[in-house]
Amino acid sequence: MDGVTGLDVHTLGMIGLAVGIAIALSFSLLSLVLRGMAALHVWAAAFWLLTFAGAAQGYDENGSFLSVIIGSVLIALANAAMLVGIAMHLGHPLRWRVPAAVVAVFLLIQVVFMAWPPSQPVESAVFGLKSILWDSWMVFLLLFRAPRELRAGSRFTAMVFVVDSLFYVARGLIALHPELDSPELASLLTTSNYLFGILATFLLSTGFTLMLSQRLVHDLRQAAEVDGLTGLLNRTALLKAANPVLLANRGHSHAVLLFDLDHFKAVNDRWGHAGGDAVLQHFARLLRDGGVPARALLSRYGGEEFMLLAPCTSPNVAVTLAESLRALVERSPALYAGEPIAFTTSVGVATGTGVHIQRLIDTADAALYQAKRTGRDRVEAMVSEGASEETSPLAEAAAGLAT
Ligand SMILES: Nc1nc2c(ncn2[C@@H]2O[C@H](COP(=O)(O)OP(=O)(O)OP(=O)(O)O)[C@@H](O)[C@H]2O)c(=O)[nH]1
Repeated sequence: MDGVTGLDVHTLGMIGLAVGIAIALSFSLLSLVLRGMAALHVWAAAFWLLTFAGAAQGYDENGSFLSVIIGSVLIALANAAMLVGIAMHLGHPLRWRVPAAVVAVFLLIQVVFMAWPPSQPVESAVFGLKSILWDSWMVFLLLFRAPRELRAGSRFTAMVFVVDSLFYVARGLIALHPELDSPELASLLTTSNYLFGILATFLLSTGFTLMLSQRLVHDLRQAAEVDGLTGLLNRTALLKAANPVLLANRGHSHAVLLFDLDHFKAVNDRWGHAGGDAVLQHFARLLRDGGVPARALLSRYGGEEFMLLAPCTSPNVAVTLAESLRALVERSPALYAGEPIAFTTSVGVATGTGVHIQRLIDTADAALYQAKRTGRDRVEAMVSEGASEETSPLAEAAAGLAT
């Protein structure tokens, strides 16, 4: 029995094994459901390796050559798998070669230590350093390579690795002071090793789960709000984003520019659907890079129709912007299968102060119709007049449109 916890090492080992199996099993089941997440498969494998390592070491407490080597190999592979999984998840894939080389070096050291046992402080320092190396590598990736949308989960996971490193530093420092050696301290260290191992594994699984959840939420939001072909906002997302912008700038003149590619059906007929898609992507890039104001919201409004909402924009500035974008499109053919596809766009511009977003869009649509009717590849502008924002909130109009 251990004096601190009242639990003996066998019981702690069994608890550790049960927790390890539960975590590894839940990650394996999750990876069956979330098939597209490659990192999840690697992490599931890492947790199984950790669990088997614990079982191998616990099975043979006296540390025979085979159990020590097997245990070390499994732990080293688990560390490598966690690292590679983290790198994959953060979008900075690592070659297995690099962590595999680190695993090989430490295994070699382990074999040397078994043949020529070093002093206790040297052994503790080397194995402490090994753990700190893996932990620091993972902390570096988690803190400095995580994209913004994955930062919270990555920081939590990094914190677990930092605490893990601190634990090894503390153990190393104790080992460097043989005067502290006593049966009570040895028993306390063994117990804390088990308890800390169980806690760290559990917290790591929580960190990885957080990172996976953040990735899922981000991907779902992207799918719901971003047009897959052009990467621009879709219509619903634009209307949702427009509300706060327009409400925050009541009393200013706002502009809506509605673009519709001319004779786009002919582009599809001549170049096929893939050629048409390439033109749509090229057009989106031209709009994005064509000098639209920083606060403007750009969206693919429908098939070959795009909308730009420019807050706080006067009629003159709106028409100048529309004309410069139209001219840019006219002189910038898309490239498809090595050949240029020339195309043009008509633009309807609506400006208004204190007007519903819906009314602005309707007016821009009328102006666009006019541009099409009068020859295409041109800009038509109209001033929008309508019910004030006070009588019928923008939110209402946008919500109605979004449905
Ligand atoms: N390649 C491709 N074509 C699309 C997509 N969405 C809509 N279209 C095509 O866009 C074309 C729109 O044709 P129309 O509405 O007749 O308009 P248009 O040929 O551009 O003629 P005008 O607008 O009057 O100048 C149709 O052929 C649609 O199939 C898309 O995502 N990819």
